[in-house]
Amino acid sequence: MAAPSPTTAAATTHHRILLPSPTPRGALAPAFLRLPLRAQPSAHAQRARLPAPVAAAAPAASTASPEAPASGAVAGKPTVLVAEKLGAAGLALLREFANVDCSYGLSPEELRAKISLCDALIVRSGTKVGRDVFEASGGRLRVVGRAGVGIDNVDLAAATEHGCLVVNAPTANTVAAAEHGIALLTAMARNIAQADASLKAGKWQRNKYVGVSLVGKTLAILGFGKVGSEVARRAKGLGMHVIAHDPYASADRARAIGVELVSMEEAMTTADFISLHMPLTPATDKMLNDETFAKMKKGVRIINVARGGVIDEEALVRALDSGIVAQAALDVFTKEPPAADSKLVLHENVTVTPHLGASTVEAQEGVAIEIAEAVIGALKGELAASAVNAPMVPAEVLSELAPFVVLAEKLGRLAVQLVAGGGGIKSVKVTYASARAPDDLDTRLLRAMITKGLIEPISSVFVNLVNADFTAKQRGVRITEERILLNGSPETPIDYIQVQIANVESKFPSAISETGEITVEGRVKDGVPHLTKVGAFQVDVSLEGSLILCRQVDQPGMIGSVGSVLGEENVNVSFMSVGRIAPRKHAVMAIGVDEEPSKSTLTKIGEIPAIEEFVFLKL
Ligand SMILES: NC(=O)c1ccc[n+]([C@@H]2O[C@H](COP(=O)([O-])OP(=O)(O)OC[C@H]3O[C@@H](n4cnc5c(N)ncnc54)[C@H](O)[C@@H]3O)[C@@H](O)[C@H]2O)c1
Ligand SMILES: O=C(O)[C@H](O)COP(=O)(O)O
Repeated sequence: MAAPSPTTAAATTHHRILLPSPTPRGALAPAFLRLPLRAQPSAHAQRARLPAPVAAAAPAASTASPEAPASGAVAGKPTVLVAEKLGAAGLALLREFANVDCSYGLSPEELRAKISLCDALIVRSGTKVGRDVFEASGGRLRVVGRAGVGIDNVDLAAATEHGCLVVNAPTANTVAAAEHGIALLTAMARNIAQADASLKAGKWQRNKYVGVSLVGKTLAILGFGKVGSEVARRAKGLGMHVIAHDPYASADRARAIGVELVSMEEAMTTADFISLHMPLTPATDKMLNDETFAKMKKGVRIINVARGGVIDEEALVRALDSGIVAQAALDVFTKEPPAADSKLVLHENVTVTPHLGASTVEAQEGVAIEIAEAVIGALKGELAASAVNAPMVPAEVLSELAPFVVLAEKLGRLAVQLVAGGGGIKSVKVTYASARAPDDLDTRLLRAMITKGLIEPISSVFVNLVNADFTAKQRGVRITEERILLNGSPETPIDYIQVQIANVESKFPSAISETGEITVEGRVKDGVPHLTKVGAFQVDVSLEGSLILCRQVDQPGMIGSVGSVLGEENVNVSFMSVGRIAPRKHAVMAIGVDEEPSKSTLTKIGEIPAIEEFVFLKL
């Protein structure tokens, strides 16, 4: 364990410069792909310059495969294997450019056998594209296209290791998913599925299937993103009172469609219906559980078209059996397909569909076109806006900026995980302190990395250099940049980076600085990114593994107390630092851990008497 080493601010004299706002997406993408980053490069600029990333991010167009598998294959064209049903318009686009092999329902063995003959593979959620597939491709597979949003079925790490670009189709099925949510909501309220099955079984049970009305009822939407906001619009048309809980969504955008953003507590306790639209992340995993069901109004009804894992399914069965939850309507399951004897699926108060949210003719045509264009672009060597695992820039040009790029993303990840409440993120300020001249440090890559860190942990969107500014704008987040010019040697590109989120509450109130923003600041030390400030507290902890932040009364024995709780559970402390306002007053302890502590360990830390608040953050 390292000794505490509070950091002092390195700035000597300096002045501040506001950097111009990011270029809108339409202008940025093509220009960026063609141009170097600076108009007037200097020696330092040369080192930090990013060439057009396309060629390195995605491979150039393929040469013909002599053994292309599709019958009638044309020499000189790449081969695309379409492994799940794809809309005709997308197939037509693909056929103009490539040999297309539509082989649906392949077994894993058949897929492995074919893949070494293919330059690209297109799937939906039904095909597992694991490490075995990339290994079996023998290096030929260069693009995987996911015809939809979620890439849970694609091993991204293996894809990246094998130099294979993964692209998705993030927008074309949004409306279909929202419509399916509304279909489940109305079908559940009026017992459509159960009544249909009863009548087909020869029964006429009018009293048994009396439903509930929707008008005037409160619908709480959890996750006010693309799908959630479309559900909200539609539910308002049904006369429902719509509220939403999303700690990161913009309250103004919600208000614009007549939706109030509320706390999780308020959503849980006031809703008659709860509809789930958040991504599955470590923070949303089993977000509905025994504890949250216990807070709900008796007789609440739940709709899930997001991901099965956001509900603890066993807890939901208990809540249905006890009557807390009157009904549930589910399109998605922790394991798909669910077991044939699943208590949840067979429950008489549960309506189920087999992950049909995106399955409309129109959505599948849209998705097919979106993914065909992305795959063709990637095969041509262009960087698609929907690239999921594209490197921001090739490794060789990152030599100098590399640790700052990592620092930027990690500061974004930390800052967003500190946000709480229902107000949403509107304004993020990034400050770069550097001794380099303003034209000698291009911050676009750093800004994109901060955006990636801010957005990826909380959404189903993947951020790359092409879509970063657009994605922030689309979510109503304004990112402003400021430079502090330091006196000193311009050898180091950046002295520190500070990320501030304004007008939000924090899960860890000590992260709010004197001026009212969530503030995290970091530096690169010996090539390793470090967190050096949280709120008003100076700390020094290397940004590796995960992090626990505790605020405590500054007194002897605190490091030992927390260290022993972690030690009891075999959680290895990699780094520890304490920053304090003044001796024996308040202090913030930043603890780097290699393993994720269990909930009970975190509870024990919170129960240490002098600990006033704490938070666990994934880096
Ligand atoms: N059933 C289907 O066929 C189908 C189709 C499309 C999308 N989906 C799923 O729907 C979900 C939403 O998709 P989207 O495109 O709207 O994504 P999105 O990224 O646009 O929106 C997700 C929203 O969830 C919010 N969020 C994150 N963490 C949260 C938390 N802890 N509490 C509350 N809100 C939180 C984010 O801020 C964001 O606004 C995803 O899980 C996606 O995989 C399912
Ligand atoms: O992630 C998605 O896009 C949806 O869950 C739909 O998946 P699907 O394409 O397999 O229907």
